[in-house]
Amino acid sequence: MAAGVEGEAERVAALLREITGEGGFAFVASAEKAAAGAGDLRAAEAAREMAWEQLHSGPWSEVGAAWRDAYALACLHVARLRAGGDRPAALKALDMGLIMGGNLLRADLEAALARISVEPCGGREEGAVAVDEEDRRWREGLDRNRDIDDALKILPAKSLSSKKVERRSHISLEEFICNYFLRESPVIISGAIDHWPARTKWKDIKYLKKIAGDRTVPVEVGKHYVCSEWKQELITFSQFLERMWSTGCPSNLTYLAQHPLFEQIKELSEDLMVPDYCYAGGGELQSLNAWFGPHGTVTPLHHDPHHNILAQVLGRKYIRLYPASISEDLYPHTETMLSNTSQVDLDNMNLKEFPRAENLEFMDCILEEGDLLYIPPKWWHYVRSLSTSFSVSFWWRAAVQPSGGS
Ligand SMILES: O=C(O)CCC(=O)C(=O)O
Ligand SMILES: [Fe+2]
Repeated sequence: MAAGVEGEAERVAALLREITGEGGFAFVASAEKAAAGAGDLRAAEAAREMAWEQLHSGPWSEVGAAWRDAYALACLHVARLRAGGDRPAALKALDMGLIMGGNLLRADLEAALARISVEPCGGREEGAVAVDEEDRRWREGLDRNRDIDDALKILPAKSLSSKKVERRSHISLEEFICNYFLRESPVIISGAIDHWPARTKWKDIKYLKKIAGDRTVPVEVGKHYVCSEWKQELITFSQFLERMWSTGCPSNLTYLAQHPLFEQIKELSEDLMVPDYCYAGGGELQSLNAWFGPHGTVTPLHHDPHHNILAQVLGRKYIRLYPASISEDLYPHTETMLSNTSQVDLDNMNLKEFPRAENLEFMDCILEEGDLLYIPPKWWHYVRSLSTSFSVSFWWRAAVQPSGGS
């Protein structure tokens, strides 16, 4: 049994038996050295490196599940051997294990995190702004209004057939099902999440920093994910907030996007609740994702396979929706990876190249703080933040599929 690792001896032993093939023997030898006696940190780091290489050896879908668990095991070893002297490195190892590792040792990673998270690192980022100044910038970011006009100006060609998404206040589940879910018709529902602790707690930057400041999170950097200079990085939540204060150019825009943050940081998940509307169709919640960023983040026009309730917890966003039925006129990318994304750039529309995209029927809205937006499956959506914004998406698959759009 790996000494000091909380995983059941048998689970770990079975995992190590599974790690065969190329690189397997060296990994097992290093993992065992890391686990033995006083534990060998260099061996733990070497094992982590070997597993990391395996995770990046081909498309994610082809990475063997055992190597993901092996990566988590190596992260646990590194964290245990680092915990005394280098707490930030230990914390980062555990977060990386949660983000990139498999499920086998998830409970062990969480238990180790719970122990280590008790005292904060406290170290401020180099060049970090003073607490009061940070607070001021945070509030300013949230209150920002002027981009609403800009966004509406940038977005072209007011189509004759454009209309506003219908806005309702806290309707019953029954009404949601009959009038929107079954008809596959978008709707904004206000007043349904006023009771979430997140609505007040997350307004306080000190609270967010206390809970998540030292945690490593994946972020997207660049104008948006279709741009060539776009990249992903892993940084601490505090570093992410620092970038939010510094008013960078669009190529440096940093967006904590489509990340299951609430599975990673359990305390934050206690601040929200799954809206009842997500039980429409008797289905199953597929994923709960955080979308947190400064004003000016753009998620380009795309569609997703699931029903979606997008909850606007902080700030506001401009959202444009096109029905699923007009997909061909939005010129989806042809590569498989981007086939749910339109080639039409709504911020810079090229009508010569994409003539059918002109004058298409769409709906749009400004999603205000405290609103929920229902986006039916396969509906195209473009999203631009108009202030610092924190949204949470709830995707679910219905057991009963609606019969068709209205
Ligand atoms: O808020 C965003 O930037 C995009 C949200 C989105 O695409 C979704 O919830 O599916
Ligand atoms: Fe989406």
